[in-house]
Amino acid sequence: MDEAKDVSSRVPRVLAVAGTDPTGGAGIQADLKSIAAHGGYGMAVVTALVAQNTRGVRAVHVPPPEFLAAQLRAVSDDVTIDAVKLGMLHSAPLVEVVAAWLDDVRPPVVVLDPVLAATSTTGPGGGRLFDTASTAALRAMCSRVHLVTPNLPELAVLVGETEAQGWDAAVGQARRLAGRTGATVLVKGGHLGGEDSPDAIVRPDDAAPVRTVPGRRVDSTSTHGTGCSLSSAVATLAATGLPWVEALSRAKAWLAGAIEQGAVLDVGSGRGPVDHFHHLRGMG
Ligand SMILES: Nc1ncnc2c1ncn2[C@@H]1O[C@H](COP(=O)(O)OP(=O)(O)O)[C@@H](O)[C@H]1O
Ligand SMILES: Cc1ncc(COP(=O)(O)O)c(N)n1
Repeated sequence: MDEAKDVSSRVPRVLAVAGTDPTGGAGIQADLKSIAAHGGYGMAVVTALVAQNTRGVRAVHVPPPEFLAAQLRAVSDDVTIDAVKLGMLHSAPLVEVVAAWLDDVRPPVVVLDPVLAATSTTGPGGGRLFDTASTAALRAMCSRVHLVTPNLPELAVLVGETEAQGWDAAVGQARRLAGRTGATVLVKGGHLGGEDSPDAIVRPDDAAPVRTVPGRRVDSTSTHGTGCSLSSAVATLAATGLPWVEALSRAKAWLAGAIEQGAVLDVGSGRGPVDHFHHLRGMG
């Protein structure tokens, strides 16, 4: 399809497939804001309804897998999709529905944020958003996507190792994940302590250099939904034709400003949301 090849001259149509956050800071609400903040047209297929706020996860309601399939089909039967961002997939039956749909539709850009838990919050089950018995299905999903964006705990689960304690160890795990799955890995350093918050693009090809994008750590509690927002931004920028490293550099600079300005929103008493539209307020 020629139309799908060159998207740089028009607004990318980006589909988020994820769970909800009724306070608007994480999940599919954050995805839509991030897609819009990067000039995309956002669409949303909901995998699970999550009763959560800036303090924690209270309950999760999952519609039947057939209903997820119906939502996906309703979008792809009507709209040419330029990029897909996958977030909370909850458990193997939902992962399998998404996998079958991807095999059929083959969107040109697919980014997987392998969400396991609401890491910035706590709650019953530690804010768990993915069934621990379904890890094999999530690993298999990595082989179906172009980019996987794990934080350090997610990366450890995906490679079946203990959590990396430093950046070099994290990059080593990302290399193993990329090698095993064939996907490019965007490894995120937000969970490392210290002054820096680096991210890197690690390609499955052993000979390809690791491209680290350095970043300064912003001293802020407005970090709810950072992973969702970053992966949606990268998916949207990639759909305009930008290579991964360039998309990550731009998204990361934008996210640092969004974290820095998050407190201005004054939303909730826990870890608050980032300000996706800080650049429109003349504050960034
Ligand atoms: N305090 C911070 N200052 C600057 N960037 C941050 C901060 N916390 C997280 N990030 C960035 O936000 C993105 C999400 O990172 P991370 O927290 O590791 O993932 P997740 O939100 O999935 O747990 C990454 O680009 C990371 O570098
Ligand atoms: C539905 C949903 N998906 C993902 C997250 C991760 O958010 P965080 O970046 O705060 O860990 C979340 N809290 N809720």
